[in-house]
Amino acid sequence: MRYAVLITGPAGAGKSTFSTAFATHLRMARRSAHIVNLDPAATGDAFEYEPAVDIRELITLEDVMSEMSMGPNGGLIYCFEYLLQNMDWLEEELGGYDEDYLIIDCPGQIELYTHHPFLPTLARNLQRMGIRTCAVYLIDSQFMEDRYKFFSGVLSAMSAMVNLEIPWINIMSKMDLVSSAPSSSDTTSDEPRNGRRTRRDISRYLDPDPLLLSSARDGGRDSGRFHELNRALVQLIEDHPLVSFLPLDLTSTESLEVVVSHIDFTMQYGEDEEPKEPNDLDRGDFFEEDE
Ligand SMILES: Nc1nc2c(ncn2[C@@H]2O[C@H](COP(=O)(O)OP(=O)(O)OP(=O)(O)O)[C@@H](O)[C@H]2O)c(=O)[nH]1
Ligand SMILES: [Mg+2]
Repeated sequence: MRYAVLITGPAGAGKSTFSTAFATHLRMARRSAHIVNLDPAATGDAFEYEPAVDIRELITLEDVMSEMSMGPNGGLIYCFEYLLQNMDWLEEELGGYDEDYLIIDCPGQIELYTHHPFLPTLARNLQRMGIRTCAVYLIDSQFMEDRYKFFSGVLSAMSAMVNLEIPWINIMSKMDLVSSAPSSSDTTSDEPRNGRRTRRDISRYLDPDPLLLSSARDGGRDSGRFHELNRALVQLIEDHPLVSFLPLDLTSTESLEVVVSHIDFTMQYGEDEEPKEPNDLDRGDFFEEDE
């Protein structure tokens, strides 16, 4: 069985950094992991590991921009459309990896997640190749600083999610940048005190509490039609309680382990391995030499 994890999310969310840490973690656990780079604009030394498969061998943004005289954004869209038309290239490249975990580092163009058929088409193709696939969507913990920014992150995660027919995990990345102060003055206030957030504040974001939005008073912004819009968003998020975030702090092995085990569970990793006969288990290793 082959497994693939699509690492998605907006620009700069930490996708490539997480992909590398994830691959290192799996390798340390003696599991075979390979990075697949699907960012045609990635710079040469973006990866600690040589990606096993690299879209830049098929097409690079630089070439598209110079040969098709396109700007960077149109050029990127052109690259993805080119990839979608050349799925046999990807299939061939992935052909050699059996029994492996493929970590697919996706580019950060938000268009790809909101209204371009890139991700759903890619996911369908991976499944057709018999690869068990799931996706993670990273948003930067700095989004928690401003609830409007945060809810726009929640909505972009939701809009990416509704178009995909594969299991999905949302991750709040860069949690090392958030200081949590488990202070005794844990109140209902949502505002960071002295720039520090309490654990309670953080959990309201990881498991989005739509009341954060409806209770927001932000000068003149929170009036009239804006208020109506907020109410509609609160309703939407309440109706879709699936949008919650798993915190990821790469400075903590334990945090990374929790995230990896969620991904394993979501993909039912290892469930197809030969079930052990009760006999084998009973005999353990002691009798191996007699056989
Ligand atoms: N403090 C902290 N910084 C991080 C973490 N992960 C990534 N960064 C930084 O955030 C920036 C962006 O990280 P990348 O991994 O390149 O993000 P990306 O999502 O791959 O970015 P694009 O591919 O450009 O969309 C870099 O400067 C990283 O060093 C993290 O867990 N903690
Ligand atoms: Mg990247």
